[in-house]
Amino acid sequence: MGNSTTTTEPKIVSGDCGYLLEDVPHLSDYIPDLPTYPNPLQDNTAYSVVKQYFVSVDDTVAQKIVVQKDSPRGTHFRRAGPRQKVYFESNEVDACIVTCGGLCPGLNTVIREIVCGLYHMYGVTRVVGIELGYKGFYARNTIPLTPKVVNDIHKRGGTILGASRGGHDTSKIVDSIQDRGINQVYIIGGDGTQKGASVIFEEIRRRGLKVAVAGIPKTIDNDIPVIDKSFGFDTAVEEAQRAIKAAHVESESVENGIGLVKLMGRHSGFIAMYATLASRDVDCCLIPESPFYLEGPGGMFEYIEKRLKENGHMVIVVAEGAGQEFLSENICSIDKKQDASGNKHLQDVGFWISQKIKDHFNKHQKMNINLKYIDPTYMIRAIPSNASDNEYCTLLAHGAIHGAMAGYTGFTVGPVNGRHAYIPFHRITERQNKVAIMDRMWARCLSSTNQPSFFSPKQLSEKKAEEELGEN
Ligand SMILES: Nc1ncnc2c1ncn2[C@@H]1O[C@H](COP(=O)(O)OP(=O)(O)O)[C@@H](O)[C@H]1O
Ligand SMILES: O=P(O)(O)OC[C@H]1O[C@](O)(COP(=O)(O)O)[C@@H](O)[C@@H]1O
Ligand SMILES: [Mg+2]
Repeated sequence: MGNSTTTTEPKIVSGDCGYLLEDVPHLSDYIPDLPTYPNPLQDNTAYSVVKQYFVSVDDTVAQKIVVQKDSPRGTHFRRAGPRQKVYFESNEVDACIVTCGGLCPGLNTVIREIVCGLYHMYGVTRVVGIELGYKGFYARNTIPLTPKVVNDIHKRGGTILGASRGGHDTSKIVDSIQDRGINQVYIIGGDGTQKGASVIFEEIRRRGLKVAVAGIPKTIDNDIPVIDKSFGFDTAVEEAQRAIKAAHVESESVENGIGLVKLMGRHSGFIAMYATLASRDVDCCLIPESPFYLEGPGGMFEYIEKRLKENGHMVIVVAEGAGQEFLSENICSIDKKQDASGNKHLQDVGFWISQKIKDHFNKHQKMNINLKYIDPTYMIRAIPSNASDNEYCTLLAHGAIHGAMAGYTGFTVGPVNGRHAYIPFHRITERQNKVAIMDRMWARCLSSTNQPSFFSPKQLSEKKAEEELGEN
């Protein structure tokens, strides 16, 4: 990768009573005397009726909203939204959109809303799509995008632009941006993509280009920190219900039936946890954050036997990243390979656990079990987004457009406690969001399934200390 070496210092502004603003870069930070223009939205018939449409330049969004009387005011992010003054004239803008990483419901909606938002709100007519992710910048032609071209795309799953892993070459990408005269870059993708966007921004700044770089966070795993939730997540959880329902029907229709469903979630078990909570038919949910074991007292086998004796059937949901430590130990042909982006390939925990359960009950001839393994992996992410995700995607797209037009750059847009904000890239990429197993949500999940926690009291207190350390 041809990455630049310098990185922009975080822009931290402090105020009274422990107030901190973690601000995002602005084009005027490195280009002096940039002209500004009145925001064309003020003459837009749809928007000019709103009483206070423009966001005050001083508005910020608090990261922590549960506070006590003496708490410091804490970290804030710049509020997203349209500004009175913009740094681009409408006919000056040449925008591009790229989608990277794995698929996620709502990608097409975000693309549609960026194109239509730029066109209808700011009168921008030149928008192109970059094909097949980052490498498309230097290996493919662009696709012209107009409101007409994108009109119906939100009804389709996937991304009309295509996506890819790997292929991030910073110099080649920025050369292509420069050669094509692009001055607004909209980058839709997960943690890897946002890391890539951050280095693109650094290189653009180093070259002193008037190019705004806006990131829109995407991943069905919901593992992006700071933001409330990533788009497509709700749709994926909803779709997962169909697999869980099937597992339930199959298991309750036979003697000692076990329905096992594997759901996506590489490092975080959000999909599995929320799908379990939503369904109420699940008896055990296994996620990467919470270790489990099979044999012996308090283990999975003991629980399965108990549950089958009590209820005659059971449903298990397992996140794909759960129990990987057993698989690398036990499977001799360990596939250590990574994908093109450097993400480790995972072993099939669903298949492994199915075999283990079958072997255990066959070997000990304890009971004749009837196990059905359902793996809906790609089905939950290759679908169009549901209504609430569509609405969410629109707000993300608009937030990104308003930010870029206002001259902000090097930011990811997303809701923080329900208010959309501009978040510096490093805050999004420095860690992954994980299910906190000491939090109430995981406790709710455990209480809905009634499964064992698989922790001894000593392990529990160690885990608590670990999570507290991670929060600070
Ligand atoms: N550390 C990094 N620096 C620059 N580019 C990266 C980095 N990590 C990933 N990328 C690029 O981001 C794109 C998407 O990353 P990937 O991990 O596959 O998906 P996601 O963005 O959904 O996490 C790929 O093209 C990859 O090359
Ligand atoms: O698309 P691939 O390469 O098969 O990867 C599958 C992975 O993509 C995901 O759906 C999401 O990953 P990203 O958000 O990082 O793209 C994971 O849940 C899953 O492990
Ligand atoms: Mg990722």
